[in-house]
Amino acid sequence: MEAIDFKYIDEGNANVAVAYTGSNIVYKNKILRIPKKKVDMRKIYENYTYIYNTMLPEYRMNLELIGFEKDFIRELMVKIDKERNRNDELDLACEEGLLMDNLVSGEGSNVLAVEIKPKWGFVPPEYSACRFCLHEELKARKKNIPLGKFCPLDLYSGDFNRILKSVNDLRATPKNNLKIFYQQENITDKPIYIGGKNITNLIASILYQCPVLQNIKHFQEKFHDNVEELYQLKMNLEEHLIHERLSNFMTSVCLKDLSLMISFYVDNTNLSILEEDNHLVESLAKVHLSGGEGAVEGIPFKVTAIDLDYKNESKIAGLKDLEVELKSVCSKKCSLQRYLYISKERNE
Ligand SMILES: O=P(O)(O)O[C@@H]1[C@@H](OP(=O)(O)O)[C@H](OP(=O)(O)O)[C@H](O)[C@H](OP(=O)(O)O)[C@H]1OP(=O)(O)O
Ligand SMILES: Nc1ncnc2c1ncn2[C@@H]1O[C@H](COP(=O)(O)OP(=O)(O)OP(=O)(O)O)[C@@H](O)[C@H]1O
Repeated sequence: MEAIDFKYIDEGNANVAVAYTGSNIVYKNKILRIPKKKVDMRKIYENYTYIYNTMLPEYRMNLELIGFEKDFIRELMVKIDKERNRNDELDLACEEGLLMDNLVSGEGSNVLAVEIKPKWGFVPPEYSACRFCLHEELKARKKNIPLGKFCPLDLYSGDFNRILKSVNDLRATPKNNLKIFYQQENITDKPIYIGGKNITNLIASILYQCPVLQNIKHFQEKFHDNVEELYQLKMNLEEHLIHERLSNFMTSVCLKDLSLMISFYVDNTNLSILEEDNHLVESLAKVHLSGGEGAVEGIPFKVTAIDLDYKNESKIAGLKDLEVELKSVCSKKCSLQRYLYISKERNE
């Protein structure tokens, strides 16, 4: 495995993803996901398999732990340096990463991949508004940045028009909740039509008809816990007494931060990436579904859950502090029109 055979795809706070472009059949159509800091890779691998096996079996990808030869990371850093737009360095001592299916590329067809980070699908009793929107409001106030339009409660609502609205909102203000790739290049800000239909319509139609978001929401809620209470118990009790509660809560934290990749297998005759939007009127598209795979208006697609990293229990103190801050956002007069949904959601 040579660093020269890898192409930079993207990265988050914790990991960099690079795609294999060489000719070794073992790595063909694979992505290497490399942690930036020292982590327990086996625990991360086990968390992916635990979630795939027990919660999201239909949205899994192939995955294996892989060891790096000495100097591989150093050579890779040089190779991808110009394409990265972050200043943090990779961990040169990193010995292991995850080798996974490349969801933004395919064999025999072109891949258009839509990545959505859906966040929290429900409002827990400790909050009086959408937790994501409160956090948006807090970030906007602290950093003096504009609010995004996206509200996850629309995305998870199960109502086609609200799902479509949320996907359009994501298109308008994608932030880190939406990315679109075509042939491994990021094209998030381009108008995109497949088979004459706006990509937002196809995404909304899939998410309306595929139960993936309802599955995620179900387990987020099932394993959710009151973080302030959990923090107090953690401080005052022996940890083994609340081991199961803590571990369930960390699973919920992971499910509130995962992403979905919808990979469309398109050909040049049914794809147009435009320079300007032509505002077609949209309606529900025809979806045939079998597990996490299917076809929308005849175009094959696959839905995969990614970013299922194990979340460390040491996060609890920070999450408790954040919750206290978010509750203070709740109590102040807030500009969010999506507050209006809360009472409706609660009464449903
Ligand atoms: O707490 P949140 O909801 O802000 O989520 C964090 C994410 O921020 P977001 O609000 O999605 O921009 C945050 O995303 P970004 O790095 O901002 O893209 C991380 O995913 C973070 O996880 P970790 O600390 O790297 O394990 C996420 O932290 P945890 O999910 O581990 O709490
Ligand atoms: N299997 C895959 N196929 C194609 N691209 C991928 C794959 N896995 C990850 N990526 C790309 O790499 C990016 C970074 O990966 P990931 O989201 O897992 O990193 P992260 O650092 O954990 O993110 P965050 O900061 O949200 O926690 C993803 O946003 C996605 O664009």
